[in-house]
Amino acid sequence: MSIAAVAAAILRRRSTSSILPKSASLFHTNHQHRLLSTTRWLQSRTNDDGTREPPPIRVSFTSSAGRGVFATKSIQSGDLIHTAMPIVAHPAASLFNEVCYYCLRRLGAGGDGSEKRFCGDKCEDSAKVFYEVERRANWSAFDDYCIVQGLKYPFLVKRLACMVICGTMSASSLDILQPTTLPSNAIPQMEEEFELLKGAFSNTEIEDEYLTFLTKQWYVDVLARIRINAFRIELSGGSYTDLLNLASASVVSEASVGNAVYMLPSFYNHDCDPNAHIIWVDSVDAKLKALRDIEADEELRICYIDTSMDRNARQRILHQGFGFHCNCPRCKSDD
Ligand SMILES: C[S@@+](CC[C@H](N)C(=O)[O-])C[C@H]1O[C@@H](n2cnc3c(N)ncnc32)[C@H](O)[C@@H]1O
Repeated sequence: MSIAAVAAAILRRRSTSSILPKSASLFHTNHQHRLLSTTRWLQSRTNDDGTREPPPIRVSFTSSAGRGVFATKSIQSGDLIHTAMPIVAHPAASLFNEVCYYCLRRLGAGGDGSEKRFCGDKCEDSAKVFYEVERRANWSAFDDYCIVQGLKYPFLVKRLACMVICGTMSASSLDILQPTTLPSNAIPQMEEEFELLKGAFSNTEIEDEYLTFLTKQWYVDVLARIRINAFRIELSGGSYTDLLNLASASVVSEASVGNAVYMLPSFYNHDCDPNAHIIWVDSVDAKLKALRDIEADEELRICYIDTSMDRNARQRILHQGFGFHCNCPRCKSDD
């Protein structure tokens, strides 16, 4: 699948099932913004001479791991393959007031004592419409429940719901991503989360027509996709040395500033000896970089976990966290 085809699939889904608010001014959307927010995921590369070109990748089927990302031409070790902006992102619960609501950059001291949620005007402008929707609702019961239960992904669903209500995102925007198989004992808890999410919008004067997408099925379907496609965001800042460790979507690291779901990065399969990695420098915008020389048509794979563990530990964590038995060459060779 070419990148353009992925974009077209997203646009097709949007045009058939997106909710287009009609009246209330807060929920007015503008088509240009919607299209921009789709194409912004597919960022081109800027060369040293300032010229731009599409990223050297395509999404195609692999022989044993579903869809994957392949190089369309040779890529050199250390090259930036492409950048990616999130579909949806949310700060870690412990950092709600310490990182930017939109880009997850650390916020500086407020100075005037006022509550600061954005690192600057650009982020505030980008998030304004869904931030307003979020502010109308009463999140205390939902937030408390998630914090007490140690849940992080429902916050991404909360953010996505606000984006759908105001029209900046389609309710089906994650449908193209692979879902995980949910254990049946996970469903009752999700139903409880859903009731709290829906309850947050009561007394908000948001008209019912904007909330029709908000069903239990939608909640469960979205969470099933977020569970295997969300990345923990760990910002490297200026002092970043161990690129490979920070490239993993680690399930144990303490350094996360939040979580996010991306489009193209979600198609990268895992390898315990990866040839590419995903990093974050100072914000939620991701960089995909080559870890070694890559030939045209070679599959690009990143690492989802800490690869210093032995084979059994890696297999166990990948199965528990992502629901698959790793078939990478390193695992096959029993290393
Ligand atoms: C984030 S998705 C990657 C894209 C996915 N292949 C697709 O078609 O959308 C993760 C899923 O890809 C598959 N996968 C990724 N790496 C794999 C590996 N090393 N061995 C087997 N399956 C893998 C598993 O089904 C896993 O749950």
